[in-house]
Amino acid sequence: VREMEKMKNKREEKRAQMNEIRTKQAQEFDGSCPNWEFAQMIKEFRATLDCRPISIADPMEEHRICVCVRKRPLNKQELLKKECDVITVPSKCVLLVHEPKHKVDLTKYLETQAFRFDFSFDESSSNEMVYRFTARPLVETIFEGGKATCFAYGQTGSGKTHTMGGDFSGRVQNASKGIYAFASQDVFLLLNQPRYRSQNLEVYVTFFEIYNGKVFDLLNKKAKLRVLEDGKQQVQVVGLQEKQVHCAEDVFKMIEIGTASRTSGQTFANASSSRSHACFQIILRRGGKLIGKFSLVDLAGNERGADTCSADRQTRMEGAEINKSLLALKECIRALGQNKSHTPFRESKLTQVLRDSFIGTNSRTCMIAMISPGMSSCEYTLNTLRYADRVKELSPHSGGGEAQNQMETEETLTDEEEDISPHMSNFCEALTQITEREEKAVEQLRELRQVCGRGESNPGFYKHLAFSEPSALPCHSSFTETLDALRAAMQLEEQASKQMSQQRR
Ligand SMILES: Nc1ncnc2c1ncn2[C@@H]1O[C@H](COP(=O)(O)OP(=O)(O)OP(=O)(O)O)[C@@H](O)[C@H]1O
Repeated sequence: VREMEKMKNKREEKRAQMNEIRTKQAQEFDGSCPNWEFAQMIKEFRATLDCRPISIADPMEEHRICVCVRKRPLNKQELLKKECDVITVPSKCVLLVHEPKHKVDLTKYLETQAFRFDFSFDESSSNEMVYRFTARPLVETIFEGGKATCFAYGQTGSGKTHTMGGDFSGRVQNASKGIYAFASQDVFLLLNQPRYRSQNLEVYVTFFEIYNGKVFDLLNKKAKLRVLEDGKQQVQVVGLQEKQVHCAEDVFKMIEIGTASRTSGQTFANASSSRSHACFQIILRRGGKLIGKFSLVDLAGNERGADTCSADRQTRMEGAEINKSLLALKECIRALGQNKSHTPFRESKLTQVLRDSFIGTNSRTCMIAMISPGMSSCEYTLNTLRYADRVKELSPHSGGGEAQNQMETEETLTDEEEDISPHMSNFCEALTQITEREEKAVEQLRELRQVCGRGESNPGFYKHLAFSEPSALPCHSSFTETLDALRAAMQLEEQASKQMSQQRR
């Protein structure tokens, strides 16, 4: 008993010591910050890094598909709440997320995940800097008869509109400080260069919004437009007004008109803008004939796609539509990156309207993934980064334009190829296919669940359905199609594991 008491006393002494150390640390740090322990861990981690953020002197690299990430600074509310900044940008291509975690005994620890993109911008990067490395290299494409597209992707409030359209003070927008405006300025600069001056090019702009699968003209009092596809698979937005512009100032006016139309009738600044995709296009024509088109898209908040469980039917439908369009967008960019002959553009209105951006050898795309730095946004931030990572995964030369980088990539590839036997590479390919098919099938089923008003939320339920008697399944043609896809995915999975066990033997 005495021994036990001794041990108990010792333990209590140790606990008191620990508490004392913690209080001291809290006083040294900012104890009023609710997550000061995590904040301190992140601070200590950062102290070990030699951070070299992107600078204006860094070389610009040519990518057919460029995927970048931008971290915004903590905003006023986050600062008031003493939110902890969980994002570190140590170099021009790398971004770290310090995810707060708890062990079983409730000890706090950080799980730091690293992501690599073509460029990563920290909170000190201006819109000009982001533009210089992302959309600017694409401007010349439209003078060479190509299509360029730049997407701003991310959670609501992560800075998409700020980056694309310029900053707002209240409802007034400074349209000259966003990517729409910078790109237009460069179009006029190039237009006046001797090389293009004699080509009699005319510049037009359009500005429209896609909300819940419907298209509205922001330069024509939000008129509802129809999207039609002709026999040659050419997609037309019927009635979309193209306004001719003669200088950058004309464009700024159009941006302001369009943005005012987009935000009119809203109670909050982000009320419906976060649920719709806005597309601003700069079009070059000669004698009416289309020469090139630059589409700049401010996408709907990606977390809105998760609104599929909301009690409100309208919100659920909006969520499903956003989900579908972002999924289709990813697939279309991947198809462009892989030079696939088939582009799944019909899957959503967004990809349908932007169809010509995903085809042809002279199409270039850039995606800027925007992230909020606060700890409370960590999960959404990771979702955004994973999406961007998937888009980048298949861009053939992502992450390296410099000769040395290319050499490094080639070396690693050869090493990897030597390591992977043909069986193994087949297996890896099959696994990627399975993941893709499963992802798509589960998405489609989630939508169908809403339509049918039944179902459970876990994918196991769908697998169970896949093996049910056909008569037990709902009589919905796309439902059965989806299940067929799921069955095919599972057969592939089976084949792949058989191959794997043969390989092991
Ligand atoms: N890089 C930045 N520097 C300073 N402030 C920023 C930055 N990015 C965003 N902000 C500010 O954060 C707020 C939210 O940004 P913004 O409206 O652009 O988000 P969003 O992603 O477009 O949201 P939504 O999807 O709802 O339209 C704005 O007040 C904006 O001024």
